[in-house]
Amino acid sequence: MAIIEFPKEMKWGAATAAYQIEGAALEDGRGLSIWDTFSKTPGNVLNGDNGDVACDSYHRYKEDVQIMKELGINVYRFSISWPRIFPAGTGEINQKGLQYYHNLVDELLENGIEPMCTLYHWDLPQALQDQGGWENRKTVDAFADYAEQIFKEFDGKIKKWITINEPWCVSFLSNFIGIHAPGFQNLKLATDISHHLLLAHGKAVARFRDLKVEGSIGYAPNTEWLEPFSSKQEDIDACNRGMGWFIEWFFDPVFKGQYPHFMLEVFDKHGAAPAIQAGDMEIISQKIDFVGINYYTGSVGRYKKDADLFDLEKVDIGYEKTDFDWNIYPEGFYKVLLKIKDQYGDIPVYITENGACYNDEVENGRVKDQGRIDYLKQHLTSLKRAMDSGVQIKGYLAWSLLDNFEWAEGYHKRFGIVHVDFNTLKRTKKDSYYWYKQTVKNGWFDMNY
Ligand SMILES: N=NNCCOCCOc1ccc(-c2cn(C[C@@H]3NC[C@@H](O)[C@H]3O)nn2)cc1
Repeated sequence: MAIIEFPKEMKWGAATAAYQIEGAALEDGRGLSIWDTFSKTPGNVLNGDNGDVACDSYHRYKEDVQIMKELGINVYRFSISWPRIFPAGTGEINQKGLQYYHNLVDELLENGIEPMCTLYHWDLPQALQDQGGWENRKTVDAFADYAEQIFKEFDGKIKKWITINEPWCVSFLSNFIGIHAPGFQNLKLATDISHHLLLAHGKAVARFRDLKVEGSIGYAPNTEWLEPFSSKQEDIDACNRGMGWFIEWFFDPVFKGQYPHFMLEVFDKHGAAPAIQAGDMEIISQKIDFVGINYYTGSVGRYKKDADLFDLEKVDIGYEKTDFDWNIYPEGFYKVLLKIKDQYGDIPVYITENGACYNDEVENGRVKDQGRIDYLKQHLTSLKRAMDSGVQIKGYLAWSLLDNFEWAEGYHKRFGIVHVDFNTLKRTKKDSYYWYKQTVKNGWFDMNY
């Protein structure tokens, strides 16, 4: 027996995001987002997939809530589509958009499931992108106004709020690496956007406090672990720079009120230090109630001059990989959580995303996704190790409830514990759904079963 047991008060949930599951992209007054534009630009998304229909959760949310209820989870993380509320990004409000989210939240509450709402999960209104998007500081204020509208509308119904999901993906993956929307490749643009995202986060938190909204608020940075290939200082330093890109760059401003000097040095060397105005860091660093941590994978890295921005080369040392070709590295999850506790203190933590891509299909009405079960076992064990080390874990939300639109990979990469047939939209609970259901019910699992 190898029992891994969790505290009774721990929250168990699942996570999704608007553009990835809703569909109804042109329905009920929704405005276009940058992902509507990006996905319909040939070559950007595998197989030319887009979010026009997705999982059709806009129409099937009641079915999805019943799937959650049977799963036994007590929290569900979803995101609100900004262009469904403000089709032009600002100005006129789309009442049908608000009504959809009231319907969803009411359905969740009626079924004993707590809503956790992400305000920004990458679907910027295209109208704002046309005015410069996140590079334009006016978008920061537009986000604060959007957030205020949602706070006022749902105060008392929604009590767990996340401002920005994975600001690293929104800034660097989307504006420097360029594989996500809007698809630019400019480091200075990306660092300015990373600053504006943190500013937007801070302004939304300020509105939340001013309005005295009931509940708690945080943000959800994505993390990865980089293990030095050797004990050579150059390997250690290279990995610290690589991790600093995800962790210190997005945590230090919020928790310490300044950017990490070792990262500023790197960006400055490339003429890409962000434009910071007086007062910005005070806005960014006001207190938050929790941090959402997204973790998927880690790698081994070593120093190699000019290998990338950080003179860092990732080394394949033969770890098992998921169908996304990401290392399965649960030790990194444990180490990331300890690093965050050690560097930023005892902030309450929700694991707002953790999961694996396995593309198992339905055979005779069943999806045998043992790889995903093994991944969840290993990473939940790392979570328990972190908890036993003093990390204040408040909840764990699996990514994802449903197979969905995995951005540039389209529908080809499946992260769900529920299979979706994207031709018929039929939902099929995978073996991992039943395993997770039992784990949520028991509050423990046996590594050997
Ligand atoms: N590390 N250096 N990379 C340099 C080269 O990167 C090339 C590719 O990079 C990445 C990095 C990260 C991701 C990613 C995807 N998800 C899953 C989503 N999370 C939010 C939710 O919507 C999920 O769908 N999380 N992260 C993709 C690609």
